[in-house]
Formats: sequence, structure tokens, C-alpha cells
Amino acid sequence: MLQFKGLSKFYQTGQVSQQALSNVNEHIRAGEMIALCGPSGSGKSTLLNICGLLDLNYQGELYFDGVKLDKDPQHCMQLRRQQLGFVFQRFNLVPVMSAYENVEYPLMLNKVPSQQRKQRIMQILDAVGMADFAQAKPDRLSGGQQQRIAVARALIHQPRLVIADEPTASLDSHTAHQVVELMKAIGKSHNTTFVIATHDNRMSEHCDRQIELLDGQVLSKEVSACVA
Ligand SMILES: Nc1ncnc2c1ncn2[C@@H]1O[C@H](COP(=O)(O)OP(=O)(O)OP(=O)(O)O)[C@@H](O)[C@H]1O
Repeated sequence: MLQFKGLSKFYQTGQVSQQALSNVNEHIRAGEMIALCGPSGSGKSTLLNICGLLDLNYQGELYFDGVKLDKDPQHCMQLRRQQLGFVFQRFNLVPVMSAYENVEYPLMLNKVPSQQRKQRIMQILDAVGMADFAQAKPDRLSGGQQQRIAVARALIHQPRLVIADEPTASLDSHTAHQVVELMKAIGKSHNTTFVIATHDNRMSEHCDRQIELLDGQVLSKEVSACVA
């Protein structure tokens, strides 16, 4: 589903060039849940930004379904809206919108007619156990509840790929477990692929496979293991 070929990334700060990724080659299959692991500074966020089409300034090639990514910004924005979902550590819900409206937003961006929206939103709010909180604003919800809404928002438009940046880091163990299981359960019905940057063993244990980075390189499979 997602393939990196010879992916490298340099950050340029004045005269100083910092290499954040070095010749990353990986193939992620459709429906896989991948934990992207590695110590601070190893390149997880950099790779996540590239997978999420938020950073198009890299060397090497990125393939979606065997097709090399066209870096045209308009094309990438369309792909992001239609095929990608995002979950963040700090939930990033829009504070002035209700839970319902937050989840509705991706459907509006994708021009889903209003009569279809309500049923889909209530269905997914039900699936994440938040149907009773549809009208609540985020500041009325606990961290775990906000992350459930964020998961619903990431998955409502049935994206092919969900990018998650430390989605359980702000949650207690029990809630973290529930959130991962929800992501898995909802994603499974649409064969959603997940790439999840995490320091959290609780998260990586639930994933199908780990990709471990060190100094911008993927560690070989034999020696890689997620380190908290
Ligand atoms: N905007 C930037 N400008 C310059 N260097 C950067 C920038 N962003 C990241 N880097 C450097 O690139 C390397 C990889 O950083 P990255 O944020 O991808 O690592 P990470 O594994 O996500 O770290 P963390 O777990 O702390 O979030 C690091 O050496 C970092 O200092």
C-alpha cells in the first residue's frame, strides 16, 4: 500500500544541514498496523510527516498503491482529504465545535451530502462509545473521551491510511488500550493501514509489526525491538 524507496531527508538551518532520514526502504501492506519506534531524534516525526504528505521536500520516492507520489500540492491536498486520517497525541479537536461537528468536518471537506452524514457520524460515535456526548464541546470531555472523538474523526471518511503521532502518550493504560483496540476494530472493516509513531510499548504491542529507526535509518529486522 505504502512503499518508501531510498527515502532521505535533510533539514537545512542556515549553513548547517541535518540529515534526519537516510536511505529508508520499506514496504507497508494494506491493512497493516505499523508501530514506528525509536529514541528521540531518530526520525519518527520526519517519516510520519512524509507519509502524511505534510512534507514533500525529501529525496527518494514514495509510492501509494504502486504509484509514485505526484508531489503537486493540490493533488497531495486531495489525497490527504480523501485517503488519509490523522490522530495526534494532544487530540487536536477544534474547541468551538461539538464532538459531532468535529467528526463531521472530514465529511464536509469531502462533500458528503448532509443526509448521509448524520447516520455515519452517529454510527461511528456509537462505535467509539461516545454517542451520548455528541453535543459536548471538547473541554467537557476527558482526555480518553477526546481521543475517542479524534479516532472517530480520523476514520469517519474511511481513509486508506491513518497517521498517528503518539496517540496514547497522554492516556492512562486502560484508556490507551481501549483507544488502540477501537482504532483496530474500526479500521479492520475497511482494511485501513496505520502508521503510528510511538515510544509506548503498550501501543507497539498491539501493532502487527514494528519499524525501528535509529539515527534516521531503519534497524535491521533481526535486531529491532521497540524500546520504551
Ligand atoms: N525543523 C527541523 N529543523 C532542523 N532539524 C530538525 C527539524 N526537525 C527535526 N530535526 C532533526 O531531525 C532529526 C529527526 O527528528 P524527528 O523529530 O524526526 O525525530 P523523532 O524520532 O520524531 O523525535 P521525538 O521522539 O523526540 O519526537 C533530529 O536530529 C532533529 O533534531
